[in-house]
Amino acid sequence: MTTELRVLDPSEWDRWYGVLELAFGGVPEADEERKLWQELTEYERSIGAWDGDRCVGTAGAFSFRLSVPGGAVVPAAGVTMVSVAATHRRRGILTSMMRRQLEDVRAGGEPLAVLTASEPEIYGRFGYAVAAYSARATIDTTRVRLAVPEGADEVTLRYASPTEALEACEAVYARLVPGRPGMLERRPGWERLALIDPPGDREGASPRQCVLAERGGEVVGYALYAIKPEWSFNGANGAVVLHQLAGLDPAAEGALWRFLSSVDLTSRVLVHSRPVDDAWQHLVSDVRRCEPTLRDGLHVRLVDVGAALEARTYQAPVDVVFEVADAFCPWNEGRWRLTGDAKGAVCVRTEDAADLSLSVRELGSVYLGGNSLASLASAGRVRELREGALVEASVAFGSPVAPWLPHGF
Ligand SMILES: CC(=O)SCCNC(=O)CCNC(=O)[C@H](O)C(C)(C)COP(=O)(O)OP(=O)(O)OC[C@H]1O[C@@H](n2cnc3c(N)ncnc32)[C@H](O)[C@@H]1OP(=O)(O)O
Repeated sequence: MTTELRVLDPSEWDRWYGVLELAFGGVPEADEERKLWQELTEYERSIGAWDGDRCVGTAGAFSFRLSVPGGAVVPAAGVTMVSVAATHRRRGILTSMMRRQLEDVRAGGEPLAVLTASEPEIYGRFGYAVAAYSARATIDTTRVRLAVPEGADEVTLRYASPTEALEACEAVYARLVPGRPGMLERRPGWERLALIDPPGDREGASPRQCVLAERGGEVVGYALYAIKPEWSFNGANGAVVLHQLAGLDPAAEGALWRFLSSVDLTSRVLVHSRPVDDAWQHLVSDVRRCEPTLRDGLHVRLVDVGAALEARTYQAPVDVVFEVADAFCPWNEGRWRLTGDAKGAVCVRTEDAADLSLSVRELGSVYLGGNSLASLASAGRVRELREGALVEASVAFGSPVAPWLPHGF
């Protein structure tokens, strides 16, 4: 069988997207959601695998800008809509699409590729690694008290329709992007993702509701959530389903958490996909009763090791030589000297002896500061060749704020 890879023609989108839908089980998406994805598709960056006149594989990319430690936003290809028809699986079609895509990303000058994985096991072989995690929790508000940060009483809350509040929420979001690695600068059209709320996806919960936090007439935070009413013989047992929460300062965030944890007729807040260092953990009186769990969030692939390592800053001075292995993108292989600090960095090819030996995946793991080189070394995935280099690099690559991807793509 020969399969041809072609750039997607807009007239083929329905067939192309149909392959993806089928690979994910064949349940059609709601019209509003499908339409948004069609509008957001970057055709020139979307690949179809064709067996004759049959589309049998899909892979797309979005032209994102990703926040990195130090506050810069860096061009990153957001890999998306990946699928291979079950009739053609395990014949190397994904591998050929990933190769073509990474070559295109490199040619386009983006130093990074990022994705969220349907199954984390798929992408390691292509050089991706988990760089940011997300947390979920169920806060039992009948047993857990929430502390209130200073200033929360000066924050006023008001309901707003999610559509009307969108612009104000977006302004808050934009201010938060540089402060946390792993966030995506908003591209036109992407703000509408938060408004996609098909009844079929609500699982008995209300349409999305929005509360704005204001101080002195300025919007300083917002929460987007739904209420899932539940009644038993013993009374009300509803849940607050949190979709988004953002605050410009601790008082704004605290006021929103207090609001969500005290909605009448509810007994819990379902927290999905939040940063692992989220403020609620420090506000609750009993974290064990919140059942926190962790999962992989953003996977990162350094497409151009030198440019990627230069694009972020380092929280302590660092001067190390990495010996990098990268079987899938051999242009990255070899020795790189990274010199940098909190102001900037230079990363160039070198013939000097290596201090640390690793693969491009380990660099992806630690790129946003969500994993440590020392921790990877404890699993045998980083080798220290000069004494002291591991601690030096581990400290330098860290981030005071955990990386986090607020939404999928
Ligand atoms: C970013 C995103 O869009 S994530 C969405 C990914 N898509 C899905 O999960 C939809 C359902 N699954 C699929 O469409 C397909 O099974 C895909 C895309 C995951 C894999 O496509 P294939 O063409 O079968 O992959 P391909 O033949 O290139 O496999 C390459 C290697 O990866 C392995 N592999 C592929 N998929 C998986 C998987 N789901 N779990 C574990 N290993 C996998 C193969 O075994 C093979 O290993 P080998 O090189 O050691 O032999």
